[in-house]
Amino acid sequence: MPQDTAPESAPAGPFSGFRLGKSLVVAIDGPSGSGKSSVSREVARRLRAAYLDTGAMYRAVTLHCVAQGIDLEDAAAVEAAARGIELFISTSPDRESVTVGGDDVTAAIREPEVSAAVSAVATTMGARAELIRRQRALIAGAGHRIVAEGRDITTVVAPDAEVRILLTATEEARLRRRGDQLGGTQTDAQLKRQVTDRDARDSTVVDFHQAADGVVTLDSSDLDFEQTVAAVLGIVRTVAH
Ligand SMILES: Nc1ncnc2c1ncn2[C@@H]1O[C@H](COP(=O)(O)OP(=O)(O)OP(=O)(O)O)[C@@H](O)[C@H]1O
Ligand SMILES: Nc1ccn([C@H]2C[C@H](O)[C@@H](COP(=O)(O)O)O2)c(=O)n1
Repeated sequence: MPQDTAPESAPAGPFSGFRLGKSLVVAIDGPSGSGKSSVSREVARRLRAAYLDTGAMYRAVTLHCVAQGIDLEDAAAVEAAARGIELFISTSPDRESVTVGGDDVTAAIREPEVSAAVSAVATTMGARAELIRRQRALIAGAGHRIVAEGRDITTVVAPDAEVRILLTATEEARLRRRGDQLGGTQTDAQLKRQVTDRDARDSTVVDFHQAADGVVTLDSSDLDFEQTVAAVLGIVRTVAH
């Protein structure tokens, strides 16, 4: 699977001790709106590491199924779609790009219709197995120097990661953040469907509310974005050195 990774020429940051050779997989899980994607991308930049948004892969399979007229409740068909999909995802933290069959779906996978449907794919175990296999290959392809985030990275995809973090925030904070992110366009009921209800369905197949043994919990409810990035980098410094 093709990919593009963090440029060799990125400026040196405060983590040059991690720079070369040594494996540094930072696995970050958490519920919707906890800040996984935005925080992980920025942490990857500062570590000069690659970045993998595994949720984007579930979204791409969902969009593909809908476009192909595949019934999302037909587990065998969804699994076959996940196995057959020609999926490319950029692992550069500076370039957000997802293509399916060569078509750019970077924006389309963020549409509300995909957010509403994606749990059907995420709860299809055969599709999960295939995407987990691809995620492990992407992590290896990035030279095991990567920040990977999702729901099961600390427990299933990369349980041996050097750093494993569960990024949490109260439901109130997560709903507020998602509302702000969407420019105040969503009603309370719409936000609840996109955050709380989706988490409830997703958590029937994977636990991203309780930290597994050895996973560090970071509660960002009372932290702003920059403080959360700094806290993650502090955990990396403590755990991986
Ligand atoms: N500590 C923070 N304080 C305030 N806002 C934050 C914080 N962390 C992230 N945000 C903002 O909250 C919004 C949601 O963050 P993000 O999309 O990264 O969450 P997520 O956990 O990846 O959600 P999902 O799993 O649903 O994709 C973004 O606008 C982000 O900038
Ligand atoms: N490792 C993962 C990543 C994501 N999912 C599911 C859960 C979400 O409903 C969906 C989209 O993720 P998001 O872009 O909102 O982070 O994919 C999962 O089950 N496991």
